[in-house]
Amino acid sequence: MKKIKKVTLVGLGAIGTAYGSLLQDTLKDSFQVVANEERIKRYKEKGILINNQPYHFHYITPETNTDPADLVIFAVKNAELPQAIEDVQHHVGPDTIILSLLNGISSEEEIYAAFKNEHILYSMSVEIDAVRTFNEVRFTTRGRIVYGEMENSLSEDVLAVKELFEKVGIDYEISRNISHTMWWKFMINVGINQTSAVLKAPYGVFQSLPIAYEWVESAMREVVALSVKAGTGLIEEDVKKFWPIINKLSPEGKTSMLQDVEAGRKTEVEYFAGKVCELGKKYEVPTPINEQLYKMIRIIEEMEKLNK
Ligand SMILES: NC(=O)C1=CN([C@@H]2O[C@H](COP(=O)(O)OP(=O)(O)OC[C@H]3O[C@@H](n4cnc5c(N)ncnc54)[C@H](OP(=O)(O)O)[C@@H]3O)[C@@H](O)[C@H]2O)C=CC1
Ligand SMILES: CC(C)(CO)C(=O)C(=O)O
Repeated sequence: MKKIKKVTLVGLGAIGTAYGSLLQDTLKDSFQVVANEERIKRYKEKGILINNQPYHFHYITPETNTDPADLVIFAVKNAELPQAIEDVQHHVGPDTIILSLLNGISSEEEIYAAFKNEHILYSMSVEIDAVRTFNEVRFTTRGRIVYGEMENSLSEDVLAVKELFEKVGIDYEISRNISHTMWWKFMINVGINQTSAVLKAPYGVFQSLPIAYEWVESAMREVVALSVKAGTGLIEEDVKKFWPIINKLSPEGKTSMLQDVEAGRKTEVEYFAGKVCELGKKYEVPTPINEQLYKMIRIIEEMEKLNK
């Protein structure tokens, strides 16, 4: 059976540190974090605090030659993916398993187009409430990583990742219908990430104000309508299943998109509302709520540039 001994991570932000810290605790130097000189200097000088605990990782620059890893994990933002792909070239071999924890429904295809590697599993991180402020990351729950093969098989790669996750203590779920699960997560991000970014609202606002949560659901329903056309199986009950999840998150917790807006960073709107509007045109499905969300978030991004 395939065994994962050597793991590489690219992207030491909210998601990367949440899982990277567990990998580091068990794998020690067999766990490497790819980062350029400037980032490594910053990480070493300022340190990385995860729930108040300082962490030191084994950093490696993109130029450093090394044997391929058994597993490469991507945890960058969507717009950062092309550079991250270039930066992990030395770490991806023909047998390397790849997990992309990025939100959205396009990163796995982008990675496949670059590496033509047949070991890319579809994956995502769910029910995590990690918040990053500069070099500090805090979370009350790491949630879990849901992953699987497109043809839903319990392949050797799926089992090797399962064994690793059990060894290092990462909660996981193997999806037996990963295209449905990917779209379900996409629907959630389209709903909560975008409305929270526009309203500047942490989860507590949606937990206590029905009018705010209704807006989330109406944006999500446009994804359900697209899913019917795309054949990925979302139904109205999938919308309802998000309520118990959001209710469990810390009221102070913030979506990754709200964190981007507050930090003045570019958001992932192109991969959420942008994608919804693109698919809406393709399938001739009206997407008025996402069209407005797209405009509002793009304006917020442009206003940020004016302030710089
Ligand atoms: N935060 C959350 O709760 C959740 C986020 N997600 C998804 O996970 C993905 C990652 O999000 P999140 O962790 O919040 O993002 P962050 O912005 O917190 O982290 C991304 C990190 O990647 C680093 N990075 C970018 N490019 C490179 C590169 N080429 N080499 C090395 N490091 C790089 C950035 O470094 P630097 O800061 O130096 O640029 C940053 O530390 C996104 O797609 C997001 O939607 C999914 C579930 C929940
Ligand atoms: C589901 C949610 C909102 C939190 O895990 C997320 O994926 C994000 O913040 O990007």
